[in-house]
Amino acid sequence: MRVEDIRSPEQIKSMSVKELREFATDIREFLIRSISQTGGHLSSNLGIVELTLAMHYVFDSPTDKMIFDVGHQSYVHKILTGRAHKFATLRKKNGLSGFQKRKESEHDCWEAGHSSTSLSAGLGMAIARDLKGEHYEVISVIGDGALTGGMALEALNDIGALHKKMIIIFNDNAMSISKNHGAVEKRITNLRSSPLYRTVKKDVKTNLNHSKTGLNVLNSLTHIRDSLKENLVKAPLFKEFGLDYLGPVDGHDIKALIKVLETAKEHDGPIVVHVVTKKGKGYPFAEQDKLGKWHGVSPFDPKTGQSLIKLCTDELSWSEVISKTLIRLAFKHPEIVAITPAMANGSKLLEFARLFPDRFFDCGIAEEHAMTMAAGMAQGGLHPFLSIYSSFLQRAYDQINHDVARMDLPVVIGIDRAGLVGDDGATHQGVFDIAFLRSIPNLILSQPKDAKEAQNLLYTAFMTNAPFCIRYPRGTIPYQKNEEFERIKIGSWTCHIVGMPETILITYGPDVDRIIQKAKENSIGLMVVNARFFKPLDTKLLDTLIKEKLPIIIYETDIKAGGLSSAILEFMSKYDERIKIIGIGDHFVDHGSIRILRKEEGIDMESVFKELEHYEHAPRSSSDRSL
Ligand SMILES: Cc1ncc(C[n+]2csc(CCOP(=O)(O)OP(=O)(O)O)c2C)c(N)n1
Ligand SMILES: CC(=O)[C@@H](O)[C@H](O)COP(=O)(O)O
Ligand SMILES: [Mg+2]
Repeated sequence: MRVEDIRSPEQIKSMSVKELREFATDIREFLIRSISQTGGHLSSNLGIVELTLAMHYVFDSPTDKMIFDVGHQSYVHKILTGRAHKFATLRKKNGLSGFQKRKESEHDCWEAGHSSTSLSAGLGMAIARDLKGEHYEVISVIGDGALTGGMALEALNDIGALHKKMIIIFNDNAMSISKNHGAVEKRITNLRSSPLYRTVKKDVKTNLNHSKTGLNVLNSLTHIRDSLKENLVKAPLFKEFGLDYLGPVDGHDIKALIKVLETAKEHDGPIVVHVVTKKGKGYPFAEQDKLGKWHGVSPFDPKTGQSLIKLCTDELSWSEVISKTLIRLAFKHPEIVAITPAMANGSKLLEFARLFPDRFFDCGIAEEHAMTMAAGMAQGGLHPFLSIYSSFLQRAYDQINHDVARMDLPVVIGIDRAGLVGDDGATHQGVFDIAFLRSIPNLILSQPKDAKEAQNLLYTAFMTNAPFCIRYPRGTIPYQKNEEFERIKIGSWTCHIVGMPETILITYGPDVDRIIQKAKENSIGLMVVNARFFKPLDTKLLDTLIKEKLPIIIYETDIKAGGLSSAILEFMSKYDERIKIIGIGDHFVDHGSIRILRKEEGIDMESVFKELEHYEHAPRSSSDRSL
């Protein structure tokens, strides 16, 4: 059967192990051919081909629920559930999503994009199933990278306590996007190589090899099960959470996988199946990659592995501009350190890591921890740079508020992939950070319009003793190294006049120069304001602009609600006497009785009625009276 022709997972259930192996080879060829044309997540999918085949062979989707953590490795699941013929549309408008997507297929019971949600989601479904008296399997597939995320560890804690029947397939390829880090990884390494488990593995293999093919595998597994059961309690890491464990199993041996999954299916309560896979399996460039360059790829030539996207030679990605500048500053300032929550390659921090190995920290997929650790480093006298994608920063909202901003600690936060990111879709669009950060006291929140301003803003951030966020988008910009750094006045905007302005346009980021250019080309009189700080605003300039009595357009490339326009409109309300906003100002509120605090903050009844008194004596317009 051609990969493109598969319409249902039922079609693989009649295949022999030999046919499944051949089909795995076809799927790999299909993935390489297809992703080389569209771009997408290559390595993780190449690594999970046999495992996904075995899952669909043993379980019955969509009745049984399959949850792929992050979802970037769900391409084979998509193929087996009848979506191969749509792969040319992968990550394109109205095409296939790069992750599991409920509206795409009944086989996608869950959606993600952010890491480490699969165990909580699986437990939730298992609870729902049991309370409703229903019968199906819940299978969460989680990678060793995703297992470093706090949510996954929180879920294990609860799964061990509630003891619901669910299967956790631990897809262990010793890689996050790049090499996996942390104590969990070390513990797994021990687990993989422990003599006990090697013996069990050999035992499993020997027995499986002697057993018959087909579904009647359980009898032949009795010996293995007994030997595994003896060792279940001794499996480190998972044992601590009270979870039973099977493995490790060779994740490219379909026969062994089918049998171990059959065993797990029979098991009562939660069980971990440890599957060892090779990221990038079957494509040498991807297999050898330790830096994560083949994790997510743009279109490439499958023969040479060369990218088909040609970059302008004088352009660099925004991340590279920031990291080059960081390196320059780090040479002069030994207190500068860099942190990434598992995104060293995407954030372009590999060169920093090479130059300053002792000052570089990849803390795993742990945005919350990364933020609080940065706060601790700042408290200890370092000046950390935490690079974090805008959408993943959502995870660290409490930490940026509670630990960094509240203590007013000098952490520089590089908010990468700010704005629309395109291909990855709804889970990854970095469009909320202005709105969710703007309300946090003490934070400085900025975005450069070009590479020159990016370098100066980063310099300014390190010259400032306060939490300082610089956001920058995906994509590239013309780059020239600034010979000298210039310190930018915090909260200052710039104005650019084209012709005789008839309108004021306030915007930010790379669109500032694009607008100026287009206005010039079309001889449009315009005052373009580069609002390079969202917090604090340039209130002096705003006062001047408002007096110009020209129409004002606020052009945002992020979510409108709560963003720059909200900030400006809040400020402008002071020009309309009929509107008075009462609320807590831009600061943290210390302890005290609620009564005293409300009085101090001007949010008690007395303050409200004082305002009303003021309005009672104010002259009213006729339109007011008609109300
Ligand atoms: C909260 C969050 N942080 C970071 C990422 C980026 N990210 C996507 S996949 C991935 C690595 C996952 O590693 P693993 O779970 O081992 O899967 P593998 O790719 O090795 O199969 C990372 C860091 C993310 N999706 N979500
Ligand atoms: C699945 C995931 O979260 C990452 O792999 C993400 O797709 C990386 O995005 P960039 O390609 O912008 O680095
Ligand atoms: Mg992994």
